[in-house]
Amino acid sequence: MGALATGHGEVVFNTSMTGYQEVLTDPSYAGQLVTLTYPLVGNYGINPQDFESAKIRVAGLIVREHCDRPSHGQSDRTLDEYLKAQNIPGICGVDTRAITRRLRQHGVMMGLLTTESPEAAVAQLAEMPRYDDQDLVRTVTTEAQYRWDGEPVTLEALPLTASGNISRPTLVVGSPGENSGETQEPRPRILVTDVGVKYNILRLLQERGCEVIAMPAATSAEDMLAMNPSGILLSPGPGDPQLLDYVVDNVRQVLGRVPVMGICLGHQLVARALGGQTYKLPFGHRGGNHPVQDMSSGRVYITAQNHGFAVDPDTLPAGLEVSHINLNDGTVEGTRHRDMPLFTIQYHSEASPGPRDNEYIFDQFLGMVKEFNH
Ligand SMILES: NC(=O)CC[C@H](N)C(=O)O
Repeated sequence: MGALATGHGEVVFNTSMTGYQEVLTDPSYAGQLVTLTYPLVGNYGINPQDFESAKIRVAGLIVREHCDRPSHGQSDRTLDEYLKAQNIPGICGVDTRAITRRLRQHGVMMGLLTTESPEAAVAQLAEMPRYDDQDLVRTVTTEAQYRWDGEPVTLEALPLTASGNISRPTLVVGSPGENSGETQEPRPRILVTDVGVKYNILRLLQERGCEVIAMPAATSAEDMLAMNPSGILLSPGPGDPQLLDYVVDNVRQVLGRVPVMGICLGHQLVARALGGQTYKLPFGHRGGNHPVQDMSSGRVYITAQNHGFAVDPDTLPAGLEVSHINLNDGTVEGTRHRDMPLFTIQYHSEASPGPRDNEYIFDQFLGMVKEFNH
C-alpha cells in the first residue's frame, strides 16, 4: 500500500474508527508515521470533500488491512492511489495492535518505513533528525495570508482606513425593489494564525458569519493588529512548542489586546507566552473518544484529540486557570484567563475526524469576540 518511498518519522498511533482521510491531511501529523488501530482502512475510499489541508502531511501510514475496493458514493480514488499519487509510503498486513502496545509500553519512538534490510534501516535511522528537534511548523504554515471562502483565496491588498488600519467589510442588505440598503454590523474578522491549521476550523468560522483570514506562523504582532482583527484564533500544528519562540513572542504581544482562542498547539503557545511550560507525554492522545471534563460545569465531553505534548499545570502563571482536564490521565485540556479575553483547549473542537459535540466552543469564542468588541 502506498508509494515505494522511504518514510521517516515519529511512530504514533490513532484509535479513531473512521477519518483516515482527515488524519492523512492534518498538518499536525507532519513528521510522523501514523499507525491506525482500527483494523480495516480504506473501505470508503477518498473523496473530494474531506481534506483538512492541501496535501497528505503524514510521513507514512501503517494499517492492518487495506481495502482496495472502496464503496462510497463520493469516493473518487482508493487510499492506495491517493498515497501513491503524493509519493507517501504505507504498509499493510502488519499487526497494528502489537505496534500500539509497544508504543504504549515504551513511549513513541522514531521509525523508518523502507524497502531496505532491517540492519540498513537501523543504521539509516540513527543518522536521521529526531522529531523533537525539528521545527515542523515551518514546513506546513501558509507562505502568504489568504481569505477562506470555502477554499483558500489569495488575499489582494485590503483597503486601509484613515488610521492606517485595514478596514473591515460591511454587509449592505437591500430588499428587492428598493434602492437604499440597510447597513448591518461589520462581520467579525477572525485571523487564524496558521501553525498547521485544519480546514474545518476555517469552515466552522465561516459558517458562523466570520470573515476568515489565515496568516503565516511568523506574522508579527504589529502586522496582525494592523489587520484590525475582531479576534485571533491560534491553530493546531505539529511538533514541540518549545521550538517556536518566534511565534510565542508575537502571541504574547496580542494577548489582552484582542480576544484570543488557542486550539491544541495554539493552547500550548498561549501557555508558553504567559510563562508556562510544556512537556512531552509518553505516547500522546490521538483518537476520537477522549473524555474531557469542563471544571466549571462538571460536564464531561467526548473529544477528538491529536497531541503529544501537554501544558504543565504547576507552571501556569497567575491569571491563567485550568478549565478542562482529561479524565483518562488528568492532564490539562483547557485554560481560561481570569482577566483577559482568552481561552484555550488542548482537544479539537473542529473534530474532523471525531465527534462534533464540541463545535459549541466556536460559539463561545464568537460570544467573547462580540462582547469585547462592544
Ligand atoms: N494537533 C496539535 O496541535 C498538536 C500540538 C503539538 N504538536 C503536540 O503534539 O502536542
